[in-house]
Amino acid sequence: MSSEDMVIHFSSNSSNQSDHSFPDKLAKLEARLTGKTPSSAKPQPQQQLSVWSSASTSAASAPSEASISDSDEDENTGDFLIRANTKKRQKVHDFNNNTSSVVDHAEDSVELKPQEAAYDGRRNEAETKTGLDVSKKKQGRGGRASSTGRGRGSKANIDVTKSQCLAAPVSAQPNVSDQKDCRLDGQLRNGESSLQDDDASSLRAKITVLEEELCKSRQDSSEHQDLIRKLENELKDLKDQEQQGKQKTTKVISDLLISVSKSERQEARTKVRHDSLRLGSVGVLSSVDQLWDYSGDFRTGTIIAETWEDGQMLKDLNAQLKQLLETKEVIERQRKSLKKRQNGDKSDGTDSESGAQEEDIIPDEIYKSRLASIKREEEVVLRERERYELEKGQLIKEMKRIRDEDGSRFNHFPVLNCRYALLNLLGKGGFSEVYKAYDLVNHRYVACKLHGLNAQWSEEKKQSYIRHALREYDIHKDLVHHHIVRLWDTFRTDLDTFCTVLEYCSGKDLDAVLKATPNLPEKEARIVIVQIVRGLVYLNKRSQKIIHYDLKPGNVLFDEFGVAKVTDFGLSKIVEDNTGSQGMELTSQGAGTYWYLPPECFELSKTPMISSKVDVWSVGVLFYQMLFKKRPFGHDQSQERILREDTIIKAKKVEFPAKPAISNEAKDLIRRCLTYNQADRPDVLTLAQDPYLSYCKK
Ligand SMILES: Nc1ncnc2c1ncn2[C@@H]1O[C@H](COP(=O)(O)OP(=O)(O)OP(=O)(O)O)[C@@H](O)[C@H]1O
Repeated sequence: MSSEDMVIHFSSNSSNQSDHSFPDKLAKLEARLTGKTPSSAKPQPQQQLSVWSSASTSAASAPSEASISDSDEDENTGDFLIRANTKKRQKVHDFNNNTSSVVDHAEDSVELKPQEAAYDGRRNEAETKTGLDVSKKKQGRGGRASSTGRGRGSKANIDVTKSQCLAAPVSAQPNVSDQKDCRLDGQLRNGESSLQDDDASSLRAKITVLEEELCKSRQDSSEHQDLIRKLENELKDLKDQEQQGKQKTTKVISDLLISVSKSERQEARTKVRHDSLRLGSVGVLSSVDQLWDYSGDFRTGTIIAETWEDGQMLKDLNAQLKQLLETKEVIERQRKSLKKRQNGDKSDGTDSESGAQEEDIIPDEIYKSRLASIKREEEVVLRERERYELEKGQLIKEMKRIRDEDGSRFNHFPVLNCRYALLNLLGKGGFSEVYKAYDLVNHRYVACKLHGLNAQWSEEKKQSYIRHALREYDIHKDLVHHHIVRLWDTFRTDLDTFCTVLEYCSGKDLDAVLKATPNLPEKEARIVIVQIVRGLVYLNKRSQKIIHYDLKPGNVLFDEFGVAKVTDFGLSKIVEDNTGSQGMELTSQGAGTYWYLPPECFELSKTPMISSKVDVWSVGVLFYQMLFKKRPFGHDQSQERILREDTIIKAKKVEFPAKPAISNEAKDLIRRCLTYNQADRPDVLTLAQDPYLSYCKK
């Protein structure tokens, strides 16, 4: 047995009977050497046993050369021991020389981890001896702590042995004591070696298990990878399908919308043709009107001023009127001659008083009754003529819209910004075209306002327009209120055009309502004003207050439920925080629609100071116009004439027509709004407190 074998043996046998008596053996050896009786036959203290108590039982059960020698030792003499050890003398000698390194190695092995190369040669042998199955290997793993503990215990023992071996003189014929020491040393090494073998096999088992686990994990992982790849592919397919589905849905929706819009276009044109026959048609269109533009310059706008050819309806109505007039004249003539005749008869004195009276009265009553009936018929025809004028106005507007639509470069149903499917033109303003559109992302109708820059404009003018539009967008985009049209989006379509996307208001604007209605009943006008004032209150309660500055019927829209909403913030002013009670300076004097602006906006001697009171004046004009179907100041005047004749500067007092009759509260509200002196006029928040605008029950 080599010294290493001895160490292994020592370690592996540490749990069997002979190992438990190892201190005994030491005692016996000492006794033999000193000639005393050994006292080690007694049971050993528990503490000493505990050092080995965790050793592997499998190793203990393996037969070994050393264990035979040990079991013999109890009964035999020292001669046997000497004999037995003589066989290994040379190795012991070598061992003595190498003790230090071997023990060091053992220390390393136990303290750190087994150096596999050193154990390789013994691995198979140990496996054969121990016959470990997998479960035992697993136990070995579990016994790691005890193994380590054992290693520490071994180290302590080895240290002792090492010092003993080193202290012994090395000679060719070692004495008995030397042999004993070396045998002891060998046993220790044997035990240690056995311990290391045990650790090694346990570690190998552990490695095998880990390798198996690793292999399984790798297999699992590759299965998972496959699954992930499969799922990723499925997800991609689904996404592709979804995308294709979306594209198909979008296409179907677009196609439907386009076909509906096309038939609407066709219907509109048919109706115009049909109405034209009845109402009349437009001849040459040529009208030039001068307006202030946003940069403060005059611009020429094409306002419809057409040569109108009357349709059949007006001709019929006029013929009816003529007929009625002629009939009326005939009857009046008849009546006159009757009177003449009656007066002549009276002067003759031929008729009896009572008979003459009846004969005179009845024909006259017939004529009078006929004349009254003609008057009623006349009134009906005149009302018809009035209706005709309204229809004619609508027809002209529709004709203009169709003409603008036909001339628009956006009339071929383009999808803007990959999202907004343009449908039909709603109308054309001074600088923009407004299309009804469908938002293919949020699936709702919107109004797309396309601001086109005129290619003929100078670069400076283009920049000024863009600045103006961006300013409007900046103001409008943050406004979220029930009575303010929402601005959803803005983008550029090409170099010369950009688009603002607005909440779609399917109802008419107030301008169209007023044109289509003779005048609004006070109740209806009042609720419209209440809504506008609510929108204005919102603008004045924000941290950044806003003056709308362009309130007019065309900028009040109605949604499908008839809710009134204020729009167009193109001329709006942001009231700076440091603005005093005097108001802010009006820097864009001249802009706006003059019928609706207060006197301070026309101040020429100094820079006008304005506030939310501008909008209060406009509210007064709007209310008046809704009730009386005309504006209070300069109704029949053009913008230019209002300016030239100082119409608004002279608008000191508002007059009310006798008809239709309206309440005094309504008149008072209008008077307050149209207070000439700005300082005396209520601001928006004060106006909102007016009892007339409140629906609270008292
Ligand atoms: N959000 C909207 N929803 C429905 N229709 C709208 C919307 N905005 C504008 N319109 C309609 O589009 C038409 C043109 O509007 P726009 O504001 O450009 O005209 P305008 O106010 O007459 O012109 P300008 O901007 O030069 O004052 C009008 O008939 C208006 O009623």
